[in-house]
Amino acid sequence: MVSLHPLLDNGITPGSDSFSGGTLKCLCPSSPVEITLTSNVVHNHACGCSKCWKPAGALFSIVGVVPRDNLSVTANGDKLAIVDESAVIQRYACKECGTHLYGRIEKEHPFYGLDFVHAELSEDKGWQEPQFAAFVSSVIEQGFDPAKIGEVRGRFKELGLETYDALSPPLMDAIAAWTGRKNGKLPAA
Ligand SMILES: N[C@@H](CCC(=O)N[C@@H](CSCO)C(=O)NCC(=O)O)C(=O)O
Ligand SMILES: [Zn+2]
Ligand SMILES: [Zn+2]
Repeated sequence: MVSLHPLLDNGITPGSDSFSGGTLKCLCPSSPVEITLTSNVVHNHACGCSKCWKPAGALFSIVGVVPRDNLSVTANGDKLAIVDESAVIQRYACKECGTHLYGRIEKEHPFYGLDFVHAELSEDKGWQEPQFAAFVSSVIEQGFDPAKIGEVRGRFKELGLETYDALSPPLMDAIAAWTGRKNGKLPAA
């Protein structure tokens, strides 16, 4: 059976509606970078794109968002550096172990105000479970055999997750509505 990500391979554990955040740490054995979130993640999803951090051996990342005001760096922030300054999402990674702690958008963008995080870096329990799989075809760009992409989509389906080659339709609609308002084709919100 095709392996997607450790948190998916053995079945999905549901999150808790009453969960309100916790701490995430990088994978350094000593002096890890720590961030603290004061809310659960939302829009948590598996992402096959080449830019999102994946644990060793995983085909997909699992990434969700929190309001940027709900995120603070609480230990060893001096070890963080931006992976790619030219990307829309400025991903802050640990310079020693390479783990991405958070991704932040600084330019005008429909998702401005949301930070991207990997809740699996937390030992706390209750984080929202993945809701869908995004950018599935992007794994092919990274060397995954295109003849086996049907197995990947089938495995997500077995797990109850829809697969998309961009974000989910509600998120794509939100992006399009933001763009329509910006270019004047839709009335201002
Ligand atoms: N085929 C490309 C896709 C990269 C991509 O567009 N990634 C999305 C999703 S990241 C989380 O869902 C994105 O919004 N990227 C913006 C950014 O990374 O700055 C690939 O695989 O690289
Ligand atoms: Zn580290
Ligand atoms: Zn991604």
